[in-house]
Amino acid sequence: MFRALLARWRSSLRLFQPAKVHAHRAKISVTQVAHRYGNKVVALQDVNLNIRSGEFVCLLGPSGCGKSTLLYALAGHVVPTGGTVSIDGKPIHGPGPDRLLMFQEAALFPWMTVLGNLKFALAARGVPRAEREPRAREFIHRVQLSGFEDTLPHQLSGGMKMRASLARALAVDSAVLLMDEPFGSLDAQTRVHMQELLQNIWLRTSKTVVFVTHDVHEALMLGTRVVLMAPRPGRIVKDLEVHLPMPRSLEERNLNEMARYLRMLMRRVEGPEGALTPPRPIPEDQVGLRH
Ligand SMILES: Nc1ncnc2c1ncn2[C@@H]1O[C@H](COP(=O)(O)OP(=O)(O)OP(=O)(O)O)[C@@H](O)[C@H]1O
Repeated sequence: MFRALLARWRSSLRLFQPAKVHAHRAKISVTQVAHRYGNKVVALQDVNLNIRSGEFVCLLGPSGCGKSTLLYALAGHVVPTGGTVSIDGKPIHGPGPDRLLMFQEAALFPWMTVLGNLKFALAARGVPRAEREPRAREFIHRVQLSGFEDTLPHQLSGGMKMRASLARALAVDSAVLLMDEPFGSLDAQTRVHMQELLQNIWLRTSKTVVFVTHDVHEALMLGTRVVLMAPRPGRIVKDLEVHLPMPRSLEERNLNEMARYLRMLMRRVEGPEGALTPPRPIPEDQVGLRH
């Protein structure tokens, strides 16, 4: 019984591979990044991460492990107190049009219609006037909001607002999309629908996406890579490529086995022992298989 269980664990882990991305080919390169807030909290320590163009990387981890701080450092909204973040080999010193940050709140202008919100974002990005409306309408269509172009945000449901926000993020066409738990406030059904929508669009556009979540299933449904972080200090403890075909299903056995593995790692890093150990990666063969 134990042997059979062990064999199943091992075969499911084969679908997980430690990520190997060379810095010189990376779209995003994070080198020795550290961040200490004014209150002395060490939000990030010794963070190294290279992300290839077109990858969908999920930053996963318990509350307070520095996921958002790392995402904001990629966006240029947080200037790390140590280390470097580079895009296409060039160190960044602030926000730029090559990156777009999307939050949990839809953050639409309440006095503008859905179409107006998109056109405004396109204007702010310097898109010529004649191109704004057709492009805005195309992306409203892609997120299945056709018919709601002239609707004000307060007349939309939470899921619809988030779809409008996603349409706006995609329409401005930044090479890198940075998403901070964008579906965290949605009900379970709407959340799954949004995940499918995002994945469909990502499969067509091959944007580089960095997506923060503390939901293991969400990370596995979406990510080509899952980067697990631990708190106190915030650091990366695992970096795994997920070799499962897309679209994925929550019913898939392999996905559920991986979810169990990741949940077990999460429990370890959340626990007092994991939280107190110095930053070091957890060796693949010492994690998961003993339980
Ligand atoms: N502006 C700030 N000033 C001081 N400390 C901060 C600030 N923002 C975050 N922190 C602290 O830095 C650490 C990392 O926070 P961060 O928000 O990056 O984690 P997180 O993994 O995104 O958490 P969550 O999942 O709860 O959003 C936490 O201990 C948090 O309290």
